[in-house]
Amino acid sequence: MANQVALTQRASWRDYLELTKPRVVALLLLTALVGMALATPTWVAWDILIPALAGIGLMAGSAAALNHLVDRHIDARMARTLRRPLPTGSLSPRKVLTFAAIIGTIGFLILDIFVNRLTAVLTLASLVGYAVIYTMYLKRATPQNIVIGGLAGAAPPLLGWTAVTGEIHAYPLLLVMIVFTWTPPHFWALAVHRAKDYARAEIPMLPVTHGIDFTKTCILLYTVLLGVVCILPYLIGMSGLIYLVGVCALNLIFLAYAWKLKVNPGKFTAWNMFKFSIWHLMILFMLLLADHYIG
Ligand code: HEM
Ligand SMILES: CC(C)=CCC/C(C)=C/CC/C(C)=C/COP(=O)(O)OP(=O)(O)O
Repeated sequence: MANQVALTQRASWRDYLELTKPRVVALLLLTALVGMALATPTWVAWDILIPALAGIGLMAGSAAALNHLVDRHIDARMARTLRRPLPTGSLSPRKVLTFAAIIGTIGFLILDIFVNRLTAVLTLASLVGYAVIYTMYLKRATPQNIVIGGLAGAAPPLLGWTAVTGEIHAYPLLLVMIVFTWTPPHFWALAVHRAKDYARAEIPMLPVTHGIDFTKTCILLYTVLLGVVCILPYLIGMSGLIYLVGVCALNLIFLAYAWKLKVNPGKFTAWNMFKFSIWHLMILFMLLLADHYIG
């Protein structure tokens, strides 16, 4: 009996963790950390670093839980998402709303009390951008949903910077532009692979509304644009050669995927490009960090 209770509790904690999209939030936090590091020539003071990461992480997790709540009916219709805690019934909508409200409020208070109000307000705007503007409206309304909604996911480098300086600056806005331009190839590669899922759920993603071939052209064009945007930190003197050489290599690989996807795709090219997109962004931000401290 005791064992059974313990098992139930463990399973339910895993459900709550899943609501927060932990791997997505981990990468968001890396971009926020780099935003913080680039704002100072030395290492970020721990009394800012810890509350900033905790606050941004909790509010991003809250936004992700709200996305699960709002999307529970469409998630139940897609093979990729039907095993999530709400579609399976392991968590009720009320529990998810309470959880999202609690961690979101704690996150906001941590940022407001221990970091600064600008960061708290900008993080709240990102939460609303993702959970309300993207999830409740754009996702169901237009194939440009992820392009516009991408701004919320792109914000963390700016949030990291404002956490340290209390001000908005052109450097972190450039990092926001990089994540913003990266988002369409990241998501559309997955959407090409999962086009049938989105069609079944009647979500107007680009491959559903404009076809797979047109989406592949858009992926290719955004990948070229990303290559250009990624050079800007070097051109304005924000980053050095370590970053430049590394990011050019990353973008050449990304471009090779986009080209293959358009011209000569295999069954898993879109899926492989989606998986590489995550490595691409992670390594890009690690390069920025390496360049800042050893470049
Ligand atoms: C509007 C913007 C975005 C959309 C629509 C989007 C969409 C998605 C989707 C649908 C998945 C799930 C793939 C699956 O179930 O296997 C995913 C995975 C992922 N995304 Fe995004 N994404 C966006 C922005 C971002 C941003 C800004 C980041 C990080 C900086 C990010 C990082 C990740 C990571 C790490 C994964 C893998 C998660 C895992 O393995 O569980 N995404 N994305
Ligand atoms: C406060 C702050 C920084 C907010 C961050 C916003 C955030 C968590 C962005 C994640 C982007 C993402 C995973 C979108 C996919 O949603 P989807 O509904 O298209 O994908 P799904 O079908 O997998 O749920």
